Amino acid sequence: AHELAHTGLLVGARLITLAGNEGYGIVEDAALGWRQGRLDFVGALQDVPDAWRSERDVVDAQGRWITPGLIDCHTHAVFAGDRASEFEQRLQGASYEEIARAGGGIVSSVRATRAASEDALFDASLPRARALLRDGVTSLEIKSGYGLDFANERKMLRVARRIGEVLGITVRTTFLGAHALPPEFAGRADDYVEAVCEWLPRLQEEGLVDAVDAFCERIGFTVAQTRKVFEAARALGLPVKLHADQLSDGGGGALVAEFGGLSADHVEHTSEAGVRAMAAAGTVAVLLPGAFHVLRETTLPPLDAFRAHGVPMAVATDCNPGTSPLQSLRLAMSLACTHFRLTPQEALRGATVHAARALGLADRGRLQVGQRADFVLWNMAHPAELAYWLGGELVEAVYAEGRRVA
Ligand SMILES: O=C(O)CC[C@@H]1NC(=O)NC1=O
Ligand SMILES: [Fe+3]
Repeated sequence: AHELAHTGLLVGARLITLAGNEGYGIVEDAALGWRQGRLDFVGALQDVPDAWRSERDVVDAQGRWITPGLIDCHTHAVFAGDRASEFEQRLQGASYEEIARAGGGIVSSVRATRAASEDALFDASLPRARALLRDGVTSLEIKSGYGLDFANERKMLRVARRIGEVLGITVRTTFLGAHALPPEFAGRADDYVEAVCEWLPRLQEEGLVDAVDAFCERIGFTVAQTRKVFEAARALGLPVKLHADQLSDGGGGALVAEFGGLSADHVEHTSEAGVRAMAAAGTVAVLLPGAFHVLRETTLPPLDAFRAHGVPMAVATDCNPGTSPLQSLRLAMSLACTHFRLTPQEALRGATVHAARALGLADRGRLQVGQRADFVLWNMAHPAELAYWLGGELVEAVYAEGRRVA
């Protein structure tokens, strides 16, 4: 009965619906019904319409907690090689910026990713996406940004699409050509940005781009260069997001807001003015505590300002080989609580409702009629355990569009 088709009924559940703007939205002794992969009943078992009584595909959750499928709205999960040696260097005192300026960092992952065939890149990346899925993720954003030329950026985005097809989950792709300056453009950042803007329509033409991102930072691209990339995205009707104010206040938060962007990510150094601009534009703050933790950062994002101005806070893994080799969204939730003092409920909303908004997806993130039947059965006694346990096997089963995928 577990291998459900797109239509089915789940009973004996304790639902964490995340209805409304706060609270867990708990429904005890509950049921979920779905048809063609969309929820069309969410509520108490006693209220299940008679039409469902004859349903054959029924799963008994045996009193388990059910949440919406988790949504990881910021990952660089497609790459070749690893940067474990840099991890050792940093433990001996080298800074992330020093390593980048010495030719390591992102560019070293670029060399490995360029050298990998599309199949080898897929084989190297699939296990990371599968680890996230097995920990409850049913929607995953994957960025390019380790190719840094047309053919290799295209290769990365094709691999990202293939991962979603193979795992049966949603993959949203983000073009991050403006991630770092490749060696062949050394000293010619403006020329490189021109090239990035030329690749974008060709990649969109192949259906490979859902959003556009850039790394706006001292060791990345300037506001002016980022603006050029955003203008190219806007001309194609593509939404934007940004690696913003991660290591310094570069005005990234305000820049994304100016373009009505989906999200500003990292945002450790975003100013009060940037927060206000994000609030006015409805831009989501994506918190990436994995990078904060691994880089041993000390400047917290402006959490009280986000709360005071009503800026939704998402939580994501930033799964990448350099600053956040993190393959569990639940662990990111735990780090968001411990380092950033989010409540477990805020962390769960950050990995569902607000993460959906950071991806511009209105059809998921809550257990609500009309939304995708993406949900997870958890082995736990209290919802706070989702952020409480560091690791562990909490997942009983994962469903995407009503079909079991893990
Ligand atoms: O180090 C890497 O490979 C990516 C790091 C990642 N990219 C970025 O712009 N900021 C980050 O933390
Ligand atoms: Fe990132």
